Amino acid sequence: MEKGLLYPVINQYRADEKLDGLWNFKFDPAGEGEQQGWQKGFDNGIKMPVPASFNDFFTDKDAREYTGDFWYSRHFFVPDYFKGQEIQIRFGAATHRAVVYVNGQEIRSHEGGFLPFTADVTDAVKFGQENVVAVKVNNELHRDALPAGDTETLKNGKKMAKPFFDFYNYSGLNRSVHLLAVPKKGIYDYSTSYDLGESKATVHYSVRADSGSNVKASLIDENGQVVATNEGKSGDLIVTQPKLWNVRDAYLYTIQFKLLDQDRVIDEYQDQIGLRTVEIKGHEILVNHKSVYLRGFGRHEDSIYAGRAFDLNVERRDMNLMKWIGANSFRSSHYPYDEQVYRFADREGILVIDEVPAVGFKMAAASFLGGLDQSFFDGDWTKELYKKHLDQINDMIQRDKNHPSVLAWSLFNEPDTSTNSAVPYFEKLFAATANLDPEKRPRTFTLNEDDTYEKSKCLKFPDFYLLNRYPGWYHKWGYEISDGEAGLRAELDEWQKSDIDKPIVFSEYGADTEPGLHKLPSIMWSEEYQIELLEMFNRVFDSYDFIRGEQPWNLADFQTVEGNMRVNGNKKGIFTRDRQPKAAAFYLRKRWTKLPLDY
Ligand SMILES: CCCN1C[C@@H](O)[C@H](O)[C@@H](C(=O)O)C1
Repeated sequence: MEKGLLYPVINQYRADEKLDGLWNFKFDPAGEGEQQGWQKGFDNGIKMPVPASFNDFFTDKDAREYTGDFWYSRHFFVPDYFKGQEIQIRFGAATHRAVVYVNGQEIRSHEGGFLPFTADVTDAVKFGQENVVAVKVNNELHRDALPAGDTETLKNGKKMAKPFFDFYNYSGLNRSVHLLAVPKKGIYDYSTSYDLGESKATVHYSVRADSGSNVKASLIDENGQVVATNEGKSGDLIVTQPKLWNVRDAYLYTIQFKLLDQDRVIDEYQDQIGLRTVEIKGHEILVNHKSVYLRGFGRHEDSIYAGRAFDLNVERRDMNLMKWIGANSFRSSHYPYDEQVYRFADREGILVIDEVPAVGFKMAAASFLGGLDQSFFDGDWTKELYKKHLDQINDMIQRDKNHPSVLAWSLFNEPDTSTNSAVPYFEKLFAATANLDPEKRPRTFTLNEDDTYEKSKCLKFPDFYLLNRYPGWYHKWGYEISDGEAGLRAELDEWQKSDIDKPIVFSEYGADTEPGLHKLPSIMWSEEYQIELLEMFNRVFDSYDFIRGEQPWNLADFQTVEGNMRVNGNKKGIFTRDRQPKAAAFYLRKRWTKLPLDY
């Protein structure tokens, strides 16, 4: 668990210099890096862009598919005037694990390829001089790690990733790297929660900072006017006539904390927040006590060239596509996205179901690759897996808890929930995560086709249900789709007859579609069939009032491992991988823009 994951800011107490750009890069298949002294830095090697996944830059298959250790290194200057500050190197993500060295000294290691971590390099850097950072990264997949998979060694001795999930194992320093100088006794974290009254809103805040200091908190509106202040490390900021953060109608306040030692300001942190509440009531999802019907997508951080790296240009386009089509939400399938994505969503009023990379926790998923027939939760890997799982939920909630866009936390994607061993694992995890979020937002996970109302043993845990269902594609496809609809309705009738009074959101359904393939009458893979499948699901959604959301899979086509079921990746996108519309995009836009934006 990280000490603090505050997003970097610049002010008169805090400096932030990005270390993005070309780093030196080397594969280390023989595991000889330390013995060769690479931890002291190296100037030879491939010039590798950061942030980026390394995979798609290469023209040879061994390099693209490389699995194992690989190294990054670059020089960086630490100015003399940073002296007295805590010097940190903050990695937005190193996929999937990393060891950080500065000037040859090992600083720390980190596990988890989709969340930030900070290396305190204060005692290792030379002030007023050039320094060198080296990072050993490893992208192997294991059953006791997130996301789950295996790593096999081929007969030629090369390692190969065998994911239990359907996205390419893009690896590297996928997000920005920052050199930070912050007060040694400063602000480590803050959190907020909200109460809305008739004509006022209360921001309950709490600041984690060095003992012996005090805090002056202010709330500033979009015109730069201070609308509320309070003294104390925790307390309330009360806003009269507040402008609430609403779905697709965002209003952001700046919250500012000044840390005082006696009456001297020693640190300052500012961030943008939105005044809103989230709750589940019966079959309804409520934002600011108003029912919301989620419409949007499962997504991936995925684009041509840089793979899983965050790309501001792609995110700007994706946000515009979601607004154009009438969406109001997305799920960060199947891992926490770059922090800038949530800042975009905060500004655009888009709701996010934030998902930890607990994907592939199901032997059926592994059986894509000849998996076992046992429960995923009674393997010799389960104990270690649980520790990493809880750690990454901790960090995801610690990192993303102050975003108004975050609606809920998804703790798994399609885990095994129908075996006896699943229950104690879920029991322990839901108990351990109950109080991590000061706002107590709903916690959920997606249910695979096999985990129906009758079969799943874990339906008591989630605050609402996310259903992934694929009639019309993985079964009852093509001309049989009418049987697919009948089966889906039969399952939902079971849910309806049950005493379950929680909302259901359809978080995955769809058809692989080759853009430009047209057929009358339709056939699978044609643009016409993708629309017919969506029409079938929408007919079903419109028949059950406890269905409170529709998020087809996927916003855009994305890269996966190669295989006889993938044509250069997954083609279930409503948009192509270069973000152009398939015919289904116009169909969904017609359906969704009929609804009020904030409904
Ligand atoms: C059947 C597993 C559920 N779902 C997971 C998602 O990651 C895949 O891309 C999607 C698909 O197969 O298109 C299926």
